[in-house]
Amino acid sequence: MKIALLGYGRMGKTIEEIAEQRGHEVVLKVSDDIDNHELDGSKIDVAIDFSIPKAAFKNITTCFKHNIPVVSGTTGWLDNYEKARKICKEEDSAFIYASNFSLGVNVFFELNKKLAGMMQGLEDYKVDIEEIHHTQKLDAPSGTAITLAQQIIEENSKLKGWQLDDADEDEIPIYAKREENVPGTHTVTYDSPIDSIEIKHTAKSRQGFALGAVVAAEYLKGKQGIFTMKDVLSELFNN
Ligand SMILES: NC(=O)C1=CN([C@@H]2O[C@H](COP(=O)(O)OP(=O)(O)OC[C@H]3O[C@@H](n4cnc5c(N)ncnc54)[C@H](OP(=O)(O)O)[C@@H]3O)[C@@H](O)[C@H]2O)C=CC1
Ligand SMILES: O=C(O)C1=N[C@H](C(=O)O)C[C@H](O)C1
Repeated sequence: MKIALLGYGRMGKTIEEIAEQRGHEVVLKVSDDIDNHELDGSKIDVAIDFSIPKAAFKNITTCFKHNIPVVSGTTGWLDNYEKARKICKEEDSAFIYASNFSLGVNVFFELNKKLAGMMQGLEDYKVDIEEIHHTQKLDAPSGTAITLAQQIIEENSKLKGWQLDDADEDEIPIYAKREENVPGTHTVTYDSPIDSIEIKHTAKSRQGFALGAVVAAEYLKGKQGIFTMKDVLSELFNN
């Protein structure tokens, strides 16, 4: 597969490593305005975007307009997600966005949904989310933490939203901490006066995120439409 990397930072470099190990070729690396680069859909099978929040939407939609499917892991741009989906459909392209591509976190997402469903009637427990990342992270809270919060809200009609730090009774507080060299740690805690229940995912490196993104690109090649990591993993599990 011929891959274009949109964003050649911590994740872009890790993805390059894993993609080449899996026999793919990185044919383009973009670290500035995508308009500075020639995009030839006949020479690029998939673009993988791990750039910055303010560039992701333009990167993704420009690729759609050049008939290049996109796997995007960039977080902090989701206010434009629906617009990106619309353009993908208009251009008959293909798209996967995931706040977290790692297999372990996608298992954690399923665990989170299940636990949220079990806890919804237990009103003595108050839920919160903590995420810890490296000090270079531009956005807060993490996209993964937002996904976790959205999953809990879908399972609990008494919860209406989430807030960074202090939250109202009907909101989930998300605490975002920044520490040197932390790839990504997420903890969901249900706390009551009697006891506390928590589930936690700790990434040890960026390998899991990068492998998941490359596997998603392999899944997306040659397809049309909008998919999720759930589609990718169901194909993986069914094989
Ligand atoms: N979904 C997932 O599984 C994961 C998602 N992420 C997300 O991926 C994103 C990138 O993370 P990370 O690699 O650590 O960040 P980095 O800052 O290391 O890399 C981002 C890169 O994007 C470059 N860049 C700046 N402007 C543009 C542009 N217009 N087009 C393309 N690239 C550009 C930056 O260049 P310069 O430094 O010169 O500005 C930088 O090299 C973040 O949003 C993060 O949250 C991270 C890990 C996993
Ligand atoms: O910026 C990071 O590093 C990460 N960002 C993603 C997020 O915002 O959830 C995924 C992972 O936690 C690492």
